[in-house]
Amino acid sequence: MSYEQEDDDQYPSGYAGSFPKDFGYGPFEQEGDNSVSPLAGEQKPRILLMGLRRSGKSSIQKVVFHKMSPNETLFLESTNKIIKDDISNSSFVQFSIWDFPGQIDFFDTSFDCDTIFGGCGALVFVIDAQDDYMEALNKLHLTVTKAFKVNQNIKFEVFIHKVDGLSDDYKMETQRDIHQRATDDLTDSGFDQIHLSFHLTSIYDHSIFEAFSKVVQKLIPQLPTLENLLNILISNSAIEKAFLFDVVSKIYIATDSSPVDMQSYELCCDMIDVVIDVSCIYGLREDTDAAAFDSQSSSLIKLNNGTILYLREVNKFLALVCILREDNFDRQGVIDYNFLCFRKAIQQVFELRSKTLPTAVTTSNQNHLLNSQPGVDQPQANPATVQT
Ligand SMILES: Nc1nc2c(ncn2[C@@H]2O[C@H](COP(=O)(O)OP(=O)(O)OP(=O)(O)O)[C@@H](O)[C@H]2O)c(=O)[nH]1
Repeated sequence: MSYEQEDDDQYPSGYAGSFPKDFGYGPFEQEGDNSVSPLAGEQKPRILLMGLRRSGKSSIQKVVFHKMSPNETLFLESTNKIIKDDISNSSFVQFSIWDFPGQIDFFDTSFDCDTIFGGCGALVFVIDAQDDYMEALNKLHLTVTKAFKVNQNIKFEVFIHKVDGLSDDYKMETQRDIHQRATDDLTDSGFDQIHLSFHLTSIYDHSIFEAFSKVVQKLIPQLPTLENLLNILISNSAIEKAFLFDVVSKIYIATDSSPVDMQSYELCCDMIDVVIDVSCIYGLREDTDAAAFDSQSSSLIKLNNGTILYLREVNKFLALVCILREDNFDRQGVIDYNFLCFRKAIQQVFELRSKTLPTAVTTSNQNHLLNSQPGVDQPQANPATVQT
């Protein structure tokens, strides 16, 4: 078994050794552990992509993180070694994805379970829903039990994949059946403490981005702080829904606590595409190599159903995309002010992280958000001191 990094960084096969501290944040960070490991320099949580051959692992990785169009994945060759891909789109979304060949054999002596599962944040197991999934379920069981024995902190995510070919009823039935069988198998063999999360996915729509967003969010220790900030922002600005997007990958690293509906998410993704495309075509000077997304990036789109999409740049990598009713946009000044407070708070989260302080973030800025709810008195004199 060999290891290949997309940027040609090769790891020797079958390296051994325990390295619980091979990334800077995430569920397995262990303070005070100075053990030297083969990956000692690596500071990123690791996401493993596993599943049977041709289940769609490489396609997922290419479509979500390398902008490959879904149709092009038809020509992907079968993976025959572990491909390691560092994703560094945003200061939050930094992790490495290991794409495993479908024919992986856990009993092969060169497969070092301790090394592979020991430093893993999430294990994504891909099941082809258009195929007979019994063999995949056996492999899923073998994989998660092996991984769990090595590392009990791994988040197990099952992608019931290629559901574009299935009717809505059949999709739900397949999910129910796979869920039932997989959890029954685990309970029967005494592993009922293993928790599996299930996602219906396809590379032909936004479901794969949504599912990956949820996988990545579980690896962000600051998530509760980000959600809290978003909740405060939307409730004080009469916003219906807000997503904090990693612009390059279009995965959202946080949203407020109201439920996510797929249509809203798709609308926001489409808005990012429009903004970046227009910016690339009309917004860049030819003599510079400036990025299409920068501190000047913002956009307002009015839909014909009285809804507004509002995008603002948060930092080099992140954008806030909000959905709100047109009537509530009357007080744009207040929304913009609240956004600036929100952005400042996000910067503090980043600063704290870079100083590697504990993640219990000071949320002093939360108290500076103004309230644009109709009927609520707005402070005039000194907005920065107003409690909402
Ligand atoms: N209909 C449909 N086809 C998909 C989807 N995702 C991947 N495929 C197709 O599935 C086939 C196999 O995809 P790969 O990404 O190569 O599968 P893999 O799991 O990496 O395969 P190995 O490298 O052999 O382990 C390709 O022809 C893809 O176009 C999907 O969401 N829907």
